[in-house]
Amino acid sequence: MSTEYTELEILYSCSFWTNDGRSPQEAISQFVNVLDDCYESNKKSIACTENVNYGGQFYDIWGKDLEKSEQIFIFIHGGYWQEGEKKYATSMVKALTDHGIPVICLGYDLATIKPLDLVIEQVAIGLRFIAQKYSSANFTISGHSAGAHLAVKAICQLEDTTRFNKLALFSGVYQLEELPNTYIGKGINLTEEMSKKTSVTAEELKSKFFGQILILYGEFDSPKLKQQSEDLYGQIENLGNFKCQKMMIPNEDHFTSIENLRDSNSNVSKKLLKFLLEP
Ligand SMILES: N[C@@H](CC(=O)c1ccccc1NC=O)C(=O)O
Repeated sequence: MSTEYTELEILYSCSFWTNDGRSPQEAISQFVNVLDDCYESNKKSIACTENVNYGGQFYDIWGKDLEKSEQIFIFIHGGYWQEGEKKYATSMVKALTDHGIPVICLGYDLATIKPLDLVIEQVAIGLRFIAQKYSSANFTISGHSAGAHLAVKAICQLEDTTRFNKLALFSGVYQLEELPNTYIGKGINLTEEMSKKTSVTAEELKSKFFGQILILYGEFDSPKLKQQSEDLYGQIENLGNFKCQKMMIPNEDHFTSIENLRDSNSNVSKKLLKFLLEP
């Protein structure tokens, strides 16, 4: 383990925690390679409209019969708001489009070029745009890691969330107050004030969102992220009238849980499909 990192930074560093002892570098390179392969093979077999413009950014939409779709899945990639791209967010596309659910992979400006609250606002602009464009659909908003955070915060910015009826959150980070003095926070100039403003509260979610929530994390996810998922679930559960479930996915880490969405028979895919297909 590198001595360049503080104890707190290590607890938040997803790639330091793996299910098979592979190194942080190996975890990241495996993730990038698997997701690259997914993207290339999806491109060969699944209809896709790439780079639809919204609010200064772009999304890709995978699947057919988009206008007639009753349900569309929107996925927001992770990378601690400073790395990643929508191309690395297509592992679930095959399983979902096989079940007739189109997938939107939403790109967004990284918080290295604008403050995090404006990134959240941009994602909210994307959600409004998509709701207007696919007017017969309901939506599941989903995200991984920092993308799960953006999913929750963006939905809280919407005026009308009626058609956004499911949230599927993979290994999210929801409380940002500890991040300003870490390499993660410094990478996006996260001030104390911004970290407070952009942290998730169960109360704001409850005041805006009325659907079902699935909170997932890997058995080998980083300790801080596991705790944050448990805490969010606990807070929501205490609020009562929410349909919220959580699942610790056995044997998976922060990266393999997303990689294994490419296999429709994996635990994580089966759980996601059940959540999407049940009323
Ligand atoms: N520098 C981070 C990268 C990371 O956490 C990450 C990379 C890709 C997708 C999601 C990630 N985590 C949260 O957004 C790490 O290696 O721990």
